[in-house]
Amino acid sequence: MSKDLKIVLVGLPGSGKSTFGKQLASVLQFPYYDLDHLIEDRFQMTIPDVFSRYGEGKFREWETEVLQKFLNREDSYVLASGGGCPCFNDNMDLINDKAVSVYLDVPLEEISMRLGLSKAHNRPMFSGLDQGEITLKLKSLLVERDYFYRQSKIKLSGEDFSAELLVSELIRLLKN
Ligand SMILES: Nc1ncnc2c1ncn2[C@@H]1O[C@H](COP(=O)(O)OP(=O)(O)O)[C@@H](O)[C@H]1O
Ligand SMILES: O=C(O)C1=C[C@@H](OP(=O)(O)O)[C@@H](O)[C@H](O)C1
Ligand SMILES: [Mg+2]
Repeated sequence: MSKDLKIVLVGLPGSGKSTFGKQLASVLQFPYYDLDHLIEDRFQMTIPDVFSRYGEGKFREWETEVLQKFLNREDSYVLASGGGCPCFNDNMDLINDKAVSVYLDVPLEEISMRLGLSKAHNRPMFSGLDQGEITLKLKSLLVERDYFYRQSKIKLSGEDFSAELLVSELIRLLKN
C-alpha cells in the first residue's frame, strides 16, 4: 500500500456506509466520496435509471469501471461503496489491494427498519417491498454477500459506530 490512506466502507444497503462515511471523513479531515454518486456523475444517470434502463448487469460493469479508476488515484479519502460492490467481479480484491476495507456489520432488523422508514426510494432492489419482504430480501443478500464482506480488514459490529474508535483500529492495523 502507498503512503496515501484510502478507507472503503462496505456492508448491506442501509448499514450506514454513506452516513458514517461522512462522519469519518470529517474526523480524519479527508475528502468523502460515495461510489453511487461517482457512477451517477460519470454516466449522467441516477442509479434507479441505470437499473431500469440497462439492468443490474450493466450497473455492475460500470460500478467496477468507476471503482477501479478511483482506487488508482494517489490520494487519501473515505469512500462509501454500494452494498453489492464488493461481491461482483474482483472488486473486493481490488479494494483490499489499494485500501483499508471496513465492514459495517449491523443487525438485519435494524437495517430493515431503516430501509422501511426511508422508503428505499433510491434503492431499486427494495422498491415496492413491504417491511417483511425487506427483511427477507436482506437475509438472502447477506447469505450471498457475507463471504465477501468478511474479507474486510476491519469489522465494526453494532448499530452506531464511533469514528474515533475506528481511527484507533486503523492506527493499530497500520502499525502491524
Ligand atoms: N447510526 C444510524 N442510526 C440510525 N439511522 C441511521 C444510522 N446510519 C444511517 N441511518 C439511516 O439509515 C438509512 C440508510 O443509511 P445510509 O447511510 O444511506 O446507508 P448505506 O449507504 O449503507 O446504504 C438512512 O435513512 C440513514 O439516515
Ligand atoms: O446492494 C446493492 O446491490 C446496491 C446498493 C446501493 O447502494 P447502498 O448500499 O448505498 O444502498 C446501490 O449501489 C445499488 O442500488 C445496488
Ligand atoms: Mg449509500
